[in-house]
Amino acid sequence: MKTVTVSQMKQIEKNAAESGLSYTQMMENAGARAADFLLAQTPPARSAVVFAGKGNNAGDGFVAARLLKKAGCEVTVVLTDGLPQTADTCRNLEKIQAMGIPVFDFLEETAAVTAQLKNACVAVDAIYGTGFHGALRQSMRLVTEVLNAGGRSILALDMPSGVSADTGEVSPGAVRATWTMAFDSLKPAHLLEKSIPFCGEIVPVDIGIPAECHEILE
Ligand SMILES: NC(=O)C1=CN([C@@H]2O[C@H](COP(=O)(O)OP(=O)(O)OC[C@H]3O[C@@H](n4cnc5c(N)ncnc54)[C@H](O)[C@@H]3O)[C@@H](O)[C@H]2O)[C@@H](O)CC1
Ligand SMILES: [K+]
Repeated sequence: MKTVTVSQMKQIEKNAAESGLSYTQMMENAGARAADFLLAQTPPARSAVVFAGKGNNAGDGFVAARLLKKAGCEVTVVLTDGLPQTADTCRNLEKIQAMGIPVFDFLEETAAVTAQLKNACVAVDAIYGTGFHGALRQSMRLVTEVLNAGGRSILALDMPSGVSADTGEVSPGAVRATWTMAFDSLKPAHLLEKSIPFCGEIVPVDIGIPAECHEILE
C-alpha cells in the first residue's frame, strides 16, 4: 500500500469518481470493511458504540453501524458534533435512524452515552479523518476522554481523531486507537513516530478504487 498526502488522496478519490466509482460507494465500501473487520475478530464484536463527527469520516461510521446491526451486533451511535454536514453522511444517518439504531447527542446525553459505552465490546472512532487539522476543541476533548477511558478496543476509521494526517501532529486529547483502518492508502501519520502510538495497529484496506486512479503517484 502506497503513502499519500491528504490532497493526493482527494485527487485519487476524484479520479475514482470520474472512472465510475461514486463517492457514495467509496463510503459504503469503507464502512463495510470496518464492519467486516470487527465481525472477524475473535470473538466477533457483539456490541459497539460508534462516535461520529459531521464529515465523511462520520459517514463511514454510519455505514459500519448499519452493517454491524444487520449482522446482529447491538449498536449505538453518538453524534459528537451535531448533525452531519455532507450529503452522503446525512443520507447514511437517515438510514440508521430508519433502522431504529439509537442515536445519542453527546453533549445532551453524556450520562446515557457513558452507560452505553460501559456495556460495549468495542468503540468506533468516526469523529475526524483526513479532514482534521489543528487541535481538538475543549468540548471535543471531553468526548475523546470518555472514548479513551475504560480500556475497551477502539477502531479508528482512517485516522485517530486529533491526529493530523499529513504531519502526524497529535492534539492533546487525541484518540488512542487499538487499530487504525487506513482507507485505500497509508497517510503520513500512519508511519510517523509521534503519531504511531495513537494509531495502534494499522489495518490497510481496499475500498475498491481501481489501480489506475493512483497514477498521479507514478
Ligand atoms: N465520500 C468521500 O469523500 C469519502 C471519504 N472518506 C472518508 O472521509 C474522510 C474525510 O472526510 P472529510 O474531508 O469530510 O473530513 P472529516 O470527516 O475528517 O472531518 C470533518 C470536519 O472536521 C472539521 N475540522 C477539521 N479540523 C477541526 C478541528 N480542529 N476542530 C473542529 N473541526 C475540525 C473539518 O472542517 C470537516 O468539516 C476520510 O478520512 C475517510 O474516512 C472515505 O470514506 C472515502 C470516500
Ligand atoms: K476517525
